[in-house]
Amino acid sequence: MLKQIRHPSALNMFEDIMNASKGKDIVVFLDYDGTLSPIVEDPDRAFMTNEMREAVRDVAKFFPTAIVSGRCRAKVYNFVKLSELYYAGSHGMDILGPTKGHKKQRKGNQSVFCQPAREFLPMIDEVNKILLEKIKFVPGAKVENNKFCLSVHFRCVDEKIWGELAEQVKEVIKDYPKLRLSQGRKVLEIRPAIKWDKGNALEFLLESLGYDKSDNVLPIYIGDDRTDEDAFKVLRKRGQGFGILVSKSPKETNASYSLQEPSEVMYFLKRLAEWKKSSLLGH
Ligand SMILES: O=P(O)(O)OC[C@H]1O[C@H](O[C@H]2O[C@H](CO)[C@@H](O)[C@H](O)[C@H]2O)[C@H](O)[C@@H](O)[C@@H]1O
Repeated sequence: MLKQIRHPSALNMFEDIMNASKGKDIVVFLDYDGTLSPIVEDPDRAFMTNEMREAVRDVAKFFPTAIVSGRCRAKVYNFVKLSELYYAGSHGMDILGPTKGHKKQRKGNQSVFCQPAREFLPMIDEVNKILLEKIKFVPGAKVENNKFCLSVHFRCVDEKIWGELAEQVKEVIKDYPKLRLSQGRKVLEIRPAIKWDKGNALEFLLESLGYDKSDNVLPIYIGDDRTDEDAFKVLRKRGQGFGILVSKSPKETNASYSLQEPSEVMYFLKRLAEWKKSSLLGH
């Protein structure tokens, strides 16, 4: 059973994590919102700092690195702007390999691409239009089209009408039994009811990198949201690598470690790149 405990800090446990990686290849998975960028009111302005971008760039020089986000792939790419990374947008339902670098590490050098929910595109577009119409009179509400899923934001909606807004969204979704509704950080997420989540994306990427049956890999997945728990669970089940939850307060989680906020994520990434640099120099 999961317990609400403060998980040890990944920074305090850094040496232990690195010791566990001996003889193994590290692969890094990073959520975007709340992990690489702070949570802000306007989803279109959730920028990451240049310093964070440099930290991610450095990590990707040494380890295959993937961004796994609820946002659509194009949008998260526009925030991160690093072509050497793997991107899994729409909660892992839209995966594309790097356009530069890391190609050699891929099995058979084939390109990495996966869109398991393609058939849902017309339905998502239709629901997007209905929701835009429906919520246009709800002050502060915003619908974000994430290609294979939709986000209905209520961070800027008066708390008194959160329930009413949720009812309106449920009313729309009830006509679409092939879609499901979940809740993130002040956002209602609508997505195809298929068995594909961030955990499947993680497994797909490990397989694409040639690590499906391999013991010599240490995946590190850093994320802050409920949807990241699917990936933490996969790591626990595989008995491989570590999930790191970004949270200031103790939460029920399948992660092994925690970091408090994006600035700590950045520090962890910098240490990871530094550690690899010095181990290559034989220090
Ligand atoms: O998987 P993620 O990369 O964490 O994406 C999850 C959702 O993140 C974004 O919304 C969240 O961040 C916004 C900006 O800080 C904030 O305004 C909002 O309240 C949060 O829920 C994104 O806009 C969504 O589309 C993603 O699904």
